[in-house]
Amino acid sequence: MVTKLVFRFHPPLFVIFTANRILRKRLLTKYSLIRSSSTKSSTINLSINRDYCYGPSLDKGKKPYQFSHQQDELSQVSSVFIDDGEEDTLFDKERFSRVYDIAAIRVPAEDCFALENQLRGHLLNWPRIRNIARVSGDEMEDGFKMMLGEKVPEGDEDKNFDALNRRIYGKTEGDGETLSPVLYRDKLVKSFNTRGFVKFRNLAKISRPKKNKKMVIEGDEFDREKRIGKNGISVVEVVGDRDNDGDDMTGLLGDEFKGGRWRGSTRLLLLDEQYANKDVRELPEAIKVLFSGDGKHRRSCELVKCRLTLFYNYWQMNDILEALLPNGIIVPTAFEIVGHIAHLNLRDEHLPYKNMIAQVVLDKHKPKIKTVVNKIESIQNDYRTMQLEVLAGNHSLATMVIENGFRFHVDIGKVYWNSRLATERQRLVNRFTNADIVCDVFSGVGPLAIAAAKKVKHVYANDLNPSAMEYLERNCVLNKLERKITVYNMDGRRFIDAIFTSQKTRCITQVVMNLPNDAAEFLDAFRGIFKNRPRATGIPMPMINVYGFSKAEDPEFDFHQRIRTALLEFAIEVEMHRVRVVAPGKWMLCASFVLPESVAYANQS
Ligand SMILES: C[S@@+](CC[C@H](N)C(=O)[O-])C[C@H]1O[C@@H](n2cnc3c(N)ncnc32)[C@H](O)[C@@H]1O
Repeated sequence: MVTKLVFRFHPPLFVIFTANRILRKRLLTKYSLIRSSSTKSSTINLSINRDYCYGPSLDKGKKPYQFSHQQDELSQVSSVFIDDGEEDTLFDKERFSRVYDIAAIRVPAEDCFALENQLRGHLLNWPRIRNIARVSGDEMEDGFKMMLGEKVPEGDEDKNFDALNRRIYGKTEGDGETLSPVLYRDKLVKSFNTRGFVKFRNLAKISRPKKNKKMVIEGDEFDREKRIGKNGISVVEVVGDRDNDGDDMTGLLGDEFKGGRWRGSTRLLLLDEQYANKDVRELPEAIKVLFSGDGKHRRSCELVKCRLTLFYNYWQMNDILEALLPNGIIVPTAFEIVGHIAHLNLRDEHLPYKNMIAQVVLDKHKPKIKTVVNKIESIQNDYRTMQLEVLAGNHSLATMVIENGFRFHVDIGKVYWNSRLATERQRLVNRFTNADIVCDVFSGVGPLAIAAAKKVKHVYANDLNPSAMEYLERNCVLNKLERKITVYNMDGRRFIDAIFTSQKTRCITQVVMNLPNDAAEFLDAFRGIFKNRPRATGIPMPMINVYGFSKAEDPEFDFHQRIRTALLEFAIEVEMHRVRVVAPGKWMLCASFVLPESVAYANQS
């Protein structure tokens, strides 16, 4: 019997191509299995119903604004952008706003946490959305609440306001004579201080102009600021609120659930999305009890309809890129971070959308990331620097990196830097002792040399790239290690010869050679380095730590062969360590071995 799996999507769920999307849908979707008996072969229809997708998604919810242009499909946005360097022209961020209808219970602020515990399991459980929301304009000072009183007998509501008016203005409507200007000013002095109202701080806030915020009052821009709110992630509004929309929630709750309005600060407890638009009778007992006759919270809880709007800032980088990139293009998710710079390695298929991708990376990693770059070509030059193109943010490629507690200034346009080697550098430093004298032949800006200098007696660091040397000198000072590092700027082979033959330098015990493409070929420089010294002096042989790449089936064997060939010595005991895979089937290795005496004292180079 053949078993066939058929996915059937209910409209309007559209077909999703990328691996990411399929995976996400799988996680979020409930499957219903229907076994079809009509055919000979047994067919299982996996029916995916969009209504069951839990959690926020760009496919769910309503768009709050109607766009004037017809290219409304998010996947088409990419083809209409104009890159003039302004971030907002790349794509319209408003297109990522989504509105969701949800139900909430409006509760007295002081009961909110107790009720949150009580309703656990029935509250909204969406990532980055708090299930307690404040009701704008519903905050009340304690003093004010006391004056109003909690329970107002029917028909007496105005009495409390009269009392309040008398306290503030000395009189209320129909109280006879107005106060004399002197008395009135005296009253004001008691009610105000230099910052505004003494008793009603919120009123004072409203009447005072905002301190540092630029007031954008023209048209749409003002509206947007107001809408998006402080965090720019989400906003909750009560719809059909009693103040705007009639007297009570009878329609929603039914007559038996009619309750009095709480006088004081309130909070919204957002209910799980499945309870949106439900009548109170359809809610679980744990919620219903709040509105029933004997409930402790009777008359102080209200069921309200809410609109939860999620903005561009809410969505994760993947959500946005999935929506922006055409179907079938894999969403780029990984990039390297060097200080404030995000370093992308985009595939050819991404290049038409590179600015848009970079903008999303920048937006989603602010403020840590300030610049987004893409590698233009693979590393080919001697200094191992990369050709980079700045795609978004500021154009500075000089940054500061913190690695294993040390600080490094680097300009990734001028010098080599690879954060992925941090663990390997630490591994090597852990093998050094405080008696070691280290020689770093290809030191770059000094990530290993500086970390080693903290531990060992002295470090001799060298690099061919003059910019790398400049940065290394700076970094020595930055880490207060300038007295323990001597810096050289010469070719590696000449440096090995100079450092081992000089009478001034100390006796080297550890050599590091991190130039994986070519370092093994520099090993011949060690042949005969001690040939002018008598063997009897008993100089300890240095430990050589050399890096290399290998694509061979047995990378260790392959690299060992290269080392033997370069040293012209076949009896070398080498300890191999696989550092990382740098490309499919290509390993970076570190070989550590004690330089054989036969090589160091050889007569011929
Ligand atoms: C792979 S990088 C390693 C830098 C450093 N060890 C690190 O981990 O960041 C290799 C370095 O070797 C330097 N280099 C390349 N050819 C060289 C040569 N012939 N002599 C000395 N240094 C060289 C490059 O400028 C580069 O900084």
